[in-house]
Amino acid sequence: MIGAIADDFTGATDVAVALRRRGLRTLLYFGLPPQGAQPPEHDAVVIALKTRTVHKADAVARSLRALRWLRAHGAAEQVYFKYCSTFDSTPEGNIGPVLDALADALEAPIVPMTPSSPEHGRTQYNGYLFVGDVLLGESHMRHHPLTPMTDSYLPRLLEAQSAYRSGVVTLPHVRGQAVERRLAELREQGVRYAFVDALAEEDLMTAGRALVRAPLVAGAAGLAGGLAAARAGAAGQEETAAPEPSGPAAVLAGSCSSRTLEQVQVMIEAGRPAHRLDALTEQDADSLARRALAWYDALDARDGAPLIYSSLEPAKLRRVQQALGAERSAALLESAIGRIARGLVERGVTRLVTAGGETSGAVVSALGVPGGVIGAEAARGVPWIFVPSGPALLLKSGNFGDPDLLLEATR
Ligand SMILES: Nc1ncnc2c1ncn2[C@@H]1O[C@H](COP(=O)(O)OP(=O)(O)OP(=O)(O)O)[C@@H](O)[C@H]1O
Ligand SMILES: O=C(O)[C@@H](O)C(=O)CO
Repeated sequence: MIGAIADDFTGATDVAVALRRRGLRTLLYFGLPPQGAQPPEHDAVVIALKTRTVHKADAVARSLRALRWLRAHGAAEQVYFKYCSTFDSTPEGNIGPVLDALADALEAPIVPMTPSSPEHGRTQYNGYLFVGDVLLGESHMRHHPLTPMTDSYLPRLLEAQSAYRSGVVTLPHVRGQAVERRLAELREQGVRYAFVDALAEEDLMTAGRALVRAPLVAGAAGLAGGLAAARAGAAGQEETAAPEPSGPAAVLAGSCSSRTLEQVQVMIEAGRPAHRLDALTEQDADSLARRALAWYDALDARDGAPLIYSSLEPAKLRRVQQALGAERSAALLESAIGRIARGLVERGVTRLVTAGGETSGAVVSALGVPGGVIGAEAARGVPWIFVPSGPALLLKSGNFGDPDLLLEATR
């Protein structure tokens, strides 16, 4: 049984659908599962945490609690720590501190990992992470509001956050079926974290087959898919038909990633009602939320599903952050968006689309949703989540989906 711990909510849905696609019956929990939960039959459990940008001691404590739950429920035969395919982390962590704690707790001698996710244009070569055809540190990720990424060499990024050394399993090792041999070599050299090069899905499948017995593996959803395929049978199983939701829809966008900015623009250009949350003019979450909900109440349903967003392009974002501080402005907007989500659900919204991992975490927490069942994918890695009571949720990673995803998902 695979037990996955994800450091944000969109990442959790991404890894849950990667496991499910390969035929593993996968449960998704937002936060620690409720006491006394009687889970249905399953092959994998994903616990979504919001630990990417919290204080590192808090991130470690929450991740260890999730590990204890997985162990107590027989779901820790192999643990997968899901971090972002763009290695989103602050200089303090939290990928390193969380991995150190999980690796120690599981007594994992070496932890193989890769953020490579070729289907989303993330690839790892010689330990360097590429986003499309540029290095991570030269990609749009250098402008991220909370986790700007300016370096691209993964071992250096992780060593700066961790007590242990990092190394690389290069592409010739992967393609020469020598992953296990290379891991043994790295172990002898005192390396604990091994970044596995992968340029294509097939590399992740090869790595997955070589790593099925590793107690702790980490990375983006791609390698989890490789492990799931190795468990489910060589080519994996075809996914079963998944349900699609219906009813009144709304989009809440807090991601400032370049793809979300395009998706927001497409919605606006299509004539959808759009309301921007302006942290500079209103610095109180309750007032921001009340104003947005009053705007929503005045809408004509015939205009289509609305968009409420705080997403800003880098130069404007910098101005807000300089005026209010990055953490404070993010917390203000996340709190406002959480309140707005509650208000929209009270007003009958049954399909809620959120853009951004932190933003999605804020919405799910505000709605008090314990977890859900994975439905159809609106885009690769972006499935609808059906929750026990409440709206169907589409938690979209900042950079995922075609430019018309937000528009099309809310038709
Ligand atoms: N106008 C703004 N000013 C300051 N901060 C903002 C603004 N709009 C959004 N933010 C903050 O930026 C952060 C964006 O992070 P979020 O995780 O939601 O998106 P993302 O990183 O693009 O998505 P993902 O993690 O899925 O890749 C949030 O904390 C959000 O509140
Ligand atoms: O890996 C990714 O890019 C996403 O699943 C993610 O973590 C978004 O926050």
